Amino acid sequence: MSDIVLKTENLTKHYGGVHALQEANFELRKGEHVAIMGDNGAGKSTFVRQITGVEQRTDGKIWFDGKEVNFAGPIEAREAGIETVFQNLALADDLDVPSNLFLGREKVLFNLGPFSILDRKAMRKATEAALVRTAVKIPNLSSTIRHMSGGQRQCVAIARTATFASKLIIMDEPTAALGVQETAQVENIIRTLKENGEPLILVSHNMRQVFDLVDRIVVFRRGRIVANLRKQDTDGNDIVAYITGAKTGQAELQAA
Ligand SMILES: Nc1ncnc2c1ncn2[C@@H]1O[C@H](COP(=O)(O)OP(=O)(O)OP(=O)(O)O)[C@@H](O)[C@H]1O
Repeated sequence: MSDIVLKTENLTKHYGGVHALQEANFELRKGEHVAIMGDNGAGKSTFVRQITGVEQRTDGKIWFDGKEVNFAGPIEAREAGIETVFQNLALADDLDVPSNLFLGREKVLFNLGPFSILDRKAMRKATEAALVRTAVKIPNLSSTIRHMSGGQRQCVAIARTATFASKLIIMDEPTAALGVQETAQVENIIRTLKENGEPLILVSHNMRQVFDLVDRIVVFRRGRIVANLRKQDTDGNDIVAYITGAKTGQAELQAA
């Protein structure tokens, strides 16, 4: 049990009559990179929203870092060490890179009533360290996010997840909107996270990317986990068969 970072037991979410997530049993171990795959509407993002505290589950249990958790909101999940990179990035367009990395967690030198003087030097130093740690290359830290490409913005978002010693990084389709080169850059960061032993959940539709980057693939279909396979025990055709329902998994068979 001790090397398990995240575990869910019968995790379930209903939106009225929509059974978006049904009794999902999932485990992630230390240093492991796991992909979540599935067709549109299969329940992948719903799963992520339950474990990151964005929504409250209908049923089931979640353990994180050795404790059972009931996050009241995403800030509690983040404080516990879960960092999430969503498709729609929460970056501030008019701020530079260090300010974005420290958004909401600025290092303060002085508090003068309602005003605070930020420790820009410390923030810049920590930013440089985070970029080295994640192998992210940003040519000019002082440029505002507005002037960056989609790939650079995504890299800043990912560097942010690695700045605060997160215990788990979740990326929900991090390259969906990126070009070839930008995708390659984000994938390099993911490889660096793997080398650093940082566990990751990667939601992706990209089969090549998944087989390149992760150790294990979990397939969702109609709200249920229908496959949980080590990369070396499967291939693209097999995964597609689970995604489309041509092949049925244990969870689905049990439910039938
Ligand atoms: N807030 C909501 N209210 C009602 N139904 C919802 C809500 N959010 C998701 N759903 C439904 O739950 C199901 C699972 O949706 P979810 O977004 O988790 O799928 P997904 O696998 O992430 O799909 P995609 O790859 O398209 O992002 C879908 O049928 C979706 O329409």
